[in-house]
Amino acid sequence: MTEIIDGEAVAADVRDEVAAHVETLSDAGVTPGLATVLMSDDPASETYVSMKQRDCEEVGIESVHVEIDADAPAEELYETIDDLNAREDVHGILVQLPVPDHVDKRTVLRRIAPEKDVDGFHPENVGRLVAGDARFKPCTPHGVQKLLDAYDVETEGADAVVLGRSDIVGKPMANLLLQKGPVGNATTTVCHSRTEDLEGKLATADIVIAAVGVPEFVDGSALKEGATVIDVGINRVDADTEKGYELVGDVAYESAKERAGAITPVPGGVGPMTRAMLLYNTVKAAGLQSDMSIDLD
Ligand SMILES: Nc1nc2c(c(=O)[nH]1)N[C@@H](CN(C=O)c1ccc(C(=O)N[C@@H](CCC(=O)O)C(=O)O)cc1)CN2
Repeated sequence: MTEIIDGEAVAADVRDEVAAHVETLSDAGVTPGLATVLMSDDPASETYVSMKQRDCEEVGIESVHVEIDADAPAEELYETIDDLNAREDVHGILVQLPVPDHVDKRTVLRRIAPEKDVDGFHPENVGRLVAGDARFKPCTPHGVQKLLDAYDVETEGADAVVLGRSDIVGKPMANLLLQKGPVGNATTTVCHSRTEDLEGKLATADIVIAAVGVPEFVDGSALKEGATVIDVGINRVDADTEKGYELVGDVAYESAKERAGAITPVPGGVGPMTRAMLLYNTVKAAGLQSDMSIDLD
């Protein structure tokens, strides 16, 4: 029987733990604060940001939201970040990606104070992650680790294939799986658009993490029998539904379910975990900024 990995349920557990930490911090006079910055007209980005604000409210994190016109000069975003860096009530800052083409993403990510970089994308935090001394693990890969742990998926010595080499998911995911320690020690292969013999690599993978952003890129027939499949893709595909689209993963769910030992659905798999780990990073940031250690791991 294929196990369906329930991201909503694991995320709810994380939110409960986060809420308890928020209470501890609040008792000590610190209310964790998260600033979300949206500079985009992309409906998916708008949805994610409003979900993040709702999550904050649920666990008692103060949320500050800044919206910047997508056509505004890039300087407006940079100055907003400077203002948020200076605010004592803001412990975490997240600029929703992607930003418009005229904005330099690298400048944005470097401008956020590393101690408030709850995405873990600042070069200082990337370096710390790679060195095995993470301050903030990027939310999606950290969420995937939590799912693997919650469902007792053995990573030690497993052959893991990460599809995609993005800075948000692929690269940090591979790093985490490689590292010594819990939910690590995997033999990890990162595959991308120039990879040769992708079929061969997938056919022997015990764990497949798909993060390419292409609907149903992986067919079930490509998988090893019993593999664990973590689908990071959340693609909006035109459909005759109320919203005019449906959400489809990077893995063809029905065919993959036939073959996988465990699989995440889309929606309800990795997405809720991305949001839950953002809350966790925010309480961790608030703890670090007030000399109180918060550790969920
Ligand atoms: N600054 C960042 N920008 C982006 C990140 C990120 O980690 N930091 N990741 C992605 C998207 N993302 C986070 O913002 C994200 C994607 C999906 C979900 C989610 O909850 N998905 C739900 C379905 C939601 C829907 O109905 O559309 C699910 O999968 O069940 C949360 C966050 C890009 N940008």
